[in-house]
Amino acid sequence: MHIKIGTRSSRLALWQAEYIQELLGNGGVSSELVLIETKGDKIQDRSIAKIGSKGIFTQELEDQLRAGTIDIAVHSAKDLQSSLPADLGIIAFTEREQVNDVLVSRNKTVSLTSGQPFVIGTSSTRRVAMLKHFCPHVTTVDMRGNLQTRLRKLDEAQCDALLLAYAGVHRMQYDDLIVEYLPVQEFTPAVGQGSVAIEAAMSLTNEKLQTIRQLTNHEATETCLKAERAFLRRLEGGCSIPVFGLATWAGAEISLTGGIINLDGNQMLRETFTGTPAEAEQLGYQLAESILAQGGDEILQTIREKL
Ligand SMILES: NCc1[nH]cc(CCC(=O)O)c1CC(=O)O
Repeated sequence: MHIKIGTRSSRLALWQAEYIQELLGNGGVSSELVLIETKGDKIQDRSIAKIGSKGIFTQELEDQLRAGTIDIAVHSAKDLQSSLPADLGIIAFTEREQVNDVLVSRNKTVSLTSGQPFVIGTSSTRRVAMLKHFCPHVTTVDMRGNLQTRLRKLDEAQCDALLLAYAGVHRMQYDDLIVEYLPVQEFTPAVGQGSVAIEAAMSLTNEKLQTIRQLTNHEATETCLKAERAFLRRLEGGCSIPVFGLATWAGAEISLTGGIINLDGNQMLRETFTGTPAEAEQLGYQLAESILAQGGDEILQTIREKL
């Protein structure tokens, strides 16, 4: 068996694709990488929230899945739309890395808890809104681009620090630049953060599908992400909406915490639901209904008008 793996060509995307290649190789399955450029890679000068169209990092990969020129496409789970077209599906989620966000800086004295004002580069609406909520003394500047581009902007002093997912920073081996680990109880991460997702077309042979799943899928992560993604799907939130969600599996129970925050950061709704792993998706829908009923629907509507 030989698998063609479609991937974007940023360093993080390549790390993820090579990780999948390694997991397949451990099971004796050979594979090759097919590098694919997406609209999101071409447009670097506008924020993703402003480009607005869903799937800007996925469309070209999905075209090739359908055409059969690649067997699977590899993505950061958090960058995947919450609902996929009927002829495509996610066939595996890899074991999740530490899920929290981290503050990255060349200046070791920078700290969110110090109360000192400084400037953070980020283009994530969730991070901007949460910083306004928890750390009103810091200011943010919009900063797009891959990790290497952002670090260059940091070095050019366009900001004092970056707020990033630990997973990406660690995978790119920038751990020595981490100056603070943010607690997930406050800065709840984006849905899917830290896991790598494998997407395939329904036309993939069952033999390939089962082999790939067996070698790459992590059941606990998959179950947690089912809960988180059901929550996001019900809110119809793409990656540019400040929705957050994190499920954990402990003992016989799944616990899903999630919510929404408005762009000004002065209204945050967050709640936790627990249930059995078999109820993962239901938990996501229940949480979404509850958040919407508490005023989440109005927050969402206002956000959609502004973006
Ligand atoms: N939106 C970009 C993106 N997609 C995945 C990661 C990090 C790795 C991950 O969470 O899987 C990042 C960078 C970041 O948010 O810091």
